[in-house]
Amino acid sequence: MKALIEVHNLWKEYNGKEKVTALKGINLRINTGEFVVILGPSGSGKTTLLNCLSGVDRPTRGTVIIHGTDLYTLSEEERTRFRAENMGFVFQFFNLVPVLTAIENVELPLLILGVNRKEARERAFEILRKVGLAHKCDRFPEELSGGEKQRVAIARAIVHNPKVIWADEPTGALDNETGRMIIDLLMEMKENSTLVVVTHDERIAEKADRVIRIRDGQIEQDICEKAL
Ligand SMILES: Nc1ncnc2c1ncn2[C@@H]1O[C@H](COP(=O)(O)OP(=O)(O)OP(=O)(O)O)[C@@H](O)[C@H]1O
Repeated sequence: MKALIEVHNLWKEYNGKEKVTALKGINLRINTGEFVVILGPSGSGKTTLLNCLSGVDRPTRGTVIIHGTDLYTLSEEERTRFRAENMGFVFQFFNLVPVLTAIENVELPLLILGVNRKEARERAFEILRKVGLAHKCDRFPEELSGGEKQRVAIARAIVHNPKVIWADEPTGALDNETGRMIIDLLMEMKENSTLVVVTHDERIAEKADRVIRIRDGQIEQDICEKAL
């Protein structure tokens, strides 16, 4: 299978009061459609890795190639556009826009990509229906439960059919049962997208195609369940 994401010798140093080397030469290939979980103890570099892979934070050294595009050779503006077209994001604390309703939050990525208002509204509604929230599409985020907010966030992440969905601790703010439902929903909704989830939660790992364990900025273990 062709790799969607190729990572070569990725290093990240933070130069604050003291220098921290958060990533130490990561090499990685992730295939189209894979569901990958990145596990590791607190401070091991998981969020740093996700941020570097998704074009949010420039690595100190190394390359990240997604669907043939070398992310950090792009200008800031080109990279923002590339992310908007090809990626969806799910966060621990949902990151919905509080002054927009559920459906307005979901249509936002489409409007940013220049889809016309009518089509954006229809597509956003259809995705909200699929995540079971058609009846709450006019609610504001503060009028929704945590699990409902995360369902809106998933709808927003997938509405433009991204090549890759990045999720950073997507169940971290939810109870166990709701968290399980959110992972099942992500798996159901991802379709052909590649899904990369960063988590502490070993139970999410049981559902993944592949589990990558990070320790101290390096890959400690990389197990592809489907290959077992
Ligand atoms: N902006 C920053 N400036 C300085 N050091 C940072 C910064 N962000 C992260 N670090 C350090 O880099 C290392 C990796 O942090 P990172 O957040 O990637 O870990 P993590 O595995 O995601 O942790 P957690 O599970 O607790 O979120 C840690 O030592 C952290 O203190």
